[in-house]
Amino acid sequence: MTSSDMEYLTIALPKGKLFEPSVKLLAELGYTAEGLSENSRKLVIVNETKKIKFIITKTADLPTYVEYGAADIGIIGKDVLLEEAKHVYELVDLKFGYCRLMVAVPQALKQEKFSDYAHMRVATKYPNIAERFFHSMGIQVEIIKLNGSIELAPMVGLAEMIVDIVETGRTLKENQLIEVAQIEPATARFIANRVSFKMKFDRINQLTKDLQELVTRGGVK
Ligand SMILES: Nc1ncnc2c1ncn2[C@@H]1O[C@H](COP(=O)(O)OP(=O)(O)OP(=O)(O)O)[C@@H](O)[C@H]1O
Ligand SMILES: O=P(O)(O)OC[C@H]1O[C@H](OP(=O)(O)OP(=O)(O)O)[C@H](O)[C@@H]1O
Repeated sequence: MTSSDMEYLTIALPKGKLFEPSVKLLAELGYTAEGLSENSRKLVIVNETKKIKFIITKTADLPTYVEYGAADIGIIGKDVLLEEAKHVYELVDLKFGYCRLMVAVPQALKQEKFSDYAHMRVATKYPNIAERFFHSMGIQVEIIKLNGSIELAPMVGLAEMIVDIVETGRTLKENQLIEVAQIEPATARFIANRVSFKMKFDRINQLTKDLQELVTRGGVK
């Protein structure tokens, strides 16, 4: 780490659904920067007074920035952490961004036993999670990696099943899919680079404690 790296605390935030609640949570603890908003196109935003640098990443790439130390800390969904399986410390469950990973199929393809799904094609944005899940069930399937609109795949015959996240259940319902297995629930997590955690222990440990306390009090109202 250079002395300039040591001077700043670099915080990675993901674009998308978790951005706004993450900014609000950090702002509550005084971690702010002018121009840090969803509408900005800037990818690095610095608060010189507080020596904080925010970097804005694509959701799936965030753990990579933290693993390599391009960011000291970050906020990301547990679903992405499970999929990317990077070597980072997971410090606080921030309790927002709740969703769950599950398996769904069109009503017409629902099977009696889970083992009857063997050899089907599974469309997903989470190929590693899907692979691990079906492997743990002792079922061999073909995983097809997609980048979004996963529910479309069974409707057009690309796959028979999907592994995706569900929040309200509305997308499943509107596309005539039913959940047939739960994999894991997911919420936003506060993570840290392993070297940064030691080198910038005081700052990261303080923020960890403050976040934990804020979450225990019920988060940002
Ligand atoms: N209904 C939901 N849909 C998607 N993500 C949700 C939902 N509820 C909570 N989340 C959480 O928000 C995170 C970010 O979701 P978002 O849709 O912004 O992802 P993304 O991969 O950046 O999307 P895109 O591929 O459209 O850029 C998810 O990884 C998950 O942890
Ligand atoms: O249960 P619901 O409340 O309907 O939410 C779940 C949907 O939201 C996510 O998609 P997203 O909006 O992120 O778009 P994507 O398909 O492009 O990833 C997810 O992949 C589901 O499609």
